[in-house]
Amino acid sequence: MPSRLSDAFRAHPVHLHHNHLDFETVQEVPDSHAWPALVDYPSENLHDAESVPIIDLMDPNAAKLVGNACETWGVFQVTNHGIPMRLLEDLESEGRRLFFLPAKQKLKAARSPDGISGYGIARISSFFPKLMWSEGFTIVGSPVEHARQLWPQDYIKFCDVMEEYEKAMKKLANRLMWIMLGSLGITGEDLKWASPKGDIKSACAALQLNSYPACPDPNRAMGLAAHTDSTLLTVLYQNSTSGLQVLREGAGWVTVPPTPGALVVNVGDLLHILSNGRYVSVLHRAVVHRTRHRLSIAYLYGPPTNIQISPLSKLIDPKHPPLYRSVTWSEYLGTKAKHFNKALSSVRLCGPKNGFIHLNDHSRMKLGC
Ligand SMILES: O=C(O)CCC(=O)C(=O)O
Ligand SMILES: [Fe+2]
Repeated sequence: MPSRLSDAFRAHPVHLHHNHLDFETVQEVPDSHAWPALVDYPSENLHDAESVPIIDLMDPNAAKLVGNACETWGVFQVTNHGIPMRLLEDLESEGRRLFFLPAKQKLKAARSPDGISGYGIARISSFFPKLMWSEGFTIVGSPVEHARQLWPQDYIKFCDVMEEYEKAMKKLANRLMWIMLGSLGITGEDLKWASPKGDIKSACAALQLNSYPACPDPNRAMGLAAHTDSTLLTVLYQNSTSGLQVLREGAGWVTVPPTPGALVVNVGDLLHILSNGRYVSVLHRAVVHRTRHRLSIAYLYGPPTNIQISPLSKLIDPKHPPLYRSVTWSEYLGTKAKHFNKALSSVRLCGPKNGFIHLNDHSRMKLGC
């Protein structure tokens, strides 16, 4: 069983038709990238109560608010998270420097067919007949090799910024995970592989840089199709152009507005499993803009890839039987590579009952394709 994240991905390759569109020069959306109009879950006029919560981590009530947000939305934004503004600005400018390189240069750092790191189209593209209006760069482990292909003389700043950000993210993601678990009454005793004191050696993670070029016809293009993350949790930095939308039952697609200095946190499939369905693994997507380029950087945080993840025993009782069987992250990535948005239901033991809501039964949902 692979124990490194890069090996876990290598064990489950997804087949991508490589058709690199040069977004710089294209004047209209070609058929290869034309999606049916995005009208699947039209957003109604939302009330204030229906916007994604913004939580100040210094608020004495933060843990309660986080727990609430995870149960109702599966996503929230955090402020006062301790990541310096200077680091976020460097992150954005290095991301822009990468994606604004000529297409030919970026392709020098292309992801290999069985690899995870490097430049390329979204991994989930293989599940859709149309291509997405985005490009990505994935970092697992050291970015040096690929960065050197992009900037043979000038790769150090990029690597330093990415490495500093990953280090800061690992601490923040661990802290957030314990706030999320803490509001369910879970302590270090209940989860031996993870320590609330921040034993960050045990976690696995990837950094995913996403670029969404301005698009001549945004209603017919899809930046990143609807999906849930296979992680425990994801921390997302987005620049000042909106595009991230989350699906809220009864309300449709809700935009997560860019908020200066804030980071978006969403529950992933593995935390949904650990919480025995209490926390929603939120379905989300990215739409594109007619005139503005959008950049987002997702820190995808998970457990060691060979640890069994199952509903925590403290959350199980006769009224709340375990909803999922146990899986390792590595095995789950394989399930996801095969079943995509039906992966969670494929490891489910019993149908939603006993008051558990249906928010994670995405197999019922039309995904806009
Ligand atoms: O760009 C975004 O806002 C979403 C990115 C995302 O969902 C991902 O990288 O998994
Ligand atoms: Fe995502």
